[in-house]
Amino acid sequence: MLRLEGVSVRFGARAALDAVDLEVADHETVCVLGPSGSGKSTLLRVVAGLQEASGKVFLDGTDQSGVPVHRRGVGLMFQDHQLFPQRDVAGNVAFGLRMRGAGRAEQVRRVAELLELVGLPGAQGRAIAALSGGEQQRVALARALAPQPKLLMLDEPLGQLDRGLRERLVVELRELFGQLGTTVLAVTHDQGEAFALADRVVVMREGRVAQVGTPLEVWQRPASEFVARFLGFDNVVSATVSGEVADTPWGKVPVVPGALQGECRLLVRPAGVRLVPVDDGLRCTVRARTFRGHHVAVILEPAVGPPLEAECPPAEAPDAGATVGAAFTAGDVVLLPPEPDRA
Ligand SMILES: Nc1ncnc2c1ncn2[C@@H]1O[C@H](COP(=O)(O)OP(=O)(O)OP(=O)(O)O)[C@@H](O)[C@H]1O
Repeated sequence: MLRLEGVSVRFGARAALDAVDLEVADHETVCVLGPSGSGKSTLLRVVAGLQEASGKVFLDGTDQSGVPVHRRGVGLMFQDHQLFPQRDVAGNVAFGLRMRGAGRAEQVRRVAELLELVGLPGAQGRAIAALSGGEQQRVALARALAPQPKLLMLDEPLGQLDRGLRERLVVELRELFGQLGTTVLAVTHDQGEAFALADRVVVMREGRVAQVGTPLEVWQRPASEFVARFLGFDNVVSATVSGEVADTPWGKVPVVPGALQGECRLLVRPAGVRLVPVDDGLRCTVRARTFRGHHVAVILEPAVGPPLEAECPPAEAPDAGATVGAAFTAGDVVLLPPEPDRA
């Protein structure tokens, strides 16, 4: 459905996008994830035709060079909704249909259908200002879907909503896109949102693609230290692997059979740090605990090496100040390639 080949955008000396290749299949939801300034919005703007770029953009196999925004058949929904405050809900949802020259009866029918779809049946006559943030988000979505775009693009679609609402809407959006068979390219800096919504995620770093994969692949096997840290994994140290053991500042850490040998960076996911009796592991003092719902994140200060985060069931989390042992599970140890020189 969408293919980018060597797309670059420069603002002065700075590359906002640097030779980006990307494919989005029909009916697929792809989320672009990355820190602020990594080029996510620029990528969407290039696909929409709002930003000049070198390289090629193909939609449905057709080169989009010189094709203006309104002929690309893409739907756009931005963070701040950009609804027309002076029009009612129906007037907003019908906007793209009017632009396409749809007749009055078709507009009325489609608006009713779409409002039903996004969970706002009968809201046609309501004023935009009288809607909650979540309701406005639904109206913006209905408006973007109304012209049946080939590709729907969402820029921080749930950005301003509170967490509970976001979590609910992510589930609804995923169901809705599945039901409609919509192809979606979404941008977010929130990894939870991206992982819940996407079939595949693209992690961006300084205008380049740092990793592409299913949420599970990226979560289980971050391709680099950058991706690992972006996902919130901070248990990363230098290591030397020999056989099924890595030598690290925390002592010996087991690795899976067949692991690459020699020097590397090594990540232990917090789930792979087990708390054991002091004499059975690396001696640590519990520095802090943070309740995360289904688990507690425990920050340990080891006798040797940098701080270590462990994940514990709430009932088993030790108190701050306690002395515990830490042991490592090979299945949660990830060997990361050395960071490429980006100078
Ligand atoms: N019109 C512009 N003129 C100059 N520089 C720009 C322009 N638009 C974007 N940039 C720069 O390009 C880089 C990428 O910006 P972009 O908005 O794509 O990042 P982003 O990943 O979407 O960030 P955020 O998450 O903060 O929205 C940034 O360094 C930004 O400052």
